[in-house]
Amino acid sequence: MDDPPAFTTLEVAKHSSAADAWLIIGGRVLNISSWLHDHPGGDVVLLDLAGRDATREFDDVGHSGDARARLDGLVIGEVRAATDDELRIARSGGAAARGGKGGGIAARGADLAASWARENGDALKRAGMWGAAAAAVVVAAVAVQRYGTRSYAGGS
Ligand code: HEM
Repeated sequence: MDDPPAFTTLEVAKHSSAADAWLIIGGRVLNISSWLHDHPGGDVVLLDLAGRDATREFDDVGHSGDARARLDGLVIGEVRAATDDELRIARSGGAAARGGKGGGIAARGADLAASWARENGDALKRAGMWGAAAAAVVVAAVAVQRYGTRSYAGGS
């Protein structure tokens, strides 16, 4: 038999809207979009968790055997670990990582690094400007001392 489809948490994270909502429960990936409005616990809790692992929340509620049977019918595959390449793309802030809550964390890390570099660049530029201004003041002072006063004295 073929292996069931396997999705990374990065992939699952892209499915976090009502029209396209996935959940991970117990290592299995569920597509809940067609059913979430029928959930006896309401669609809000499910939408809050869409795109993420909801195993703990599902277990905490103490769902019945009925609920577990219903869950089985929504399974579309399993979770697999992301490869190094996939993590690299997510960390570099690729569009793939921006899709959802979970995957966005990696992208946010990259964004933070980029903005740190931007701010640091500005600070360095500012330091450079102040350095140039300070040097100009020193040159002006020396110039006044050497030539300014002499020409003044010479002129009178
Ligand atoms: C796809 C996964 C889920 C299925 C198939 C499912 C199914 C059900 C079913 C059949 C019930 C009725 C009571 C029972 O039979 O246990 C129920 C109740 C409930 N579910 Fe879920 N559920 C799922 C995920 C979740 C998640 C992730 C939460 C998050 C907190 C949640 C929160 C609740 C709550 C709070 C109730 C109680 C509603 C009440 O009795 O007032 N469910 N669920």
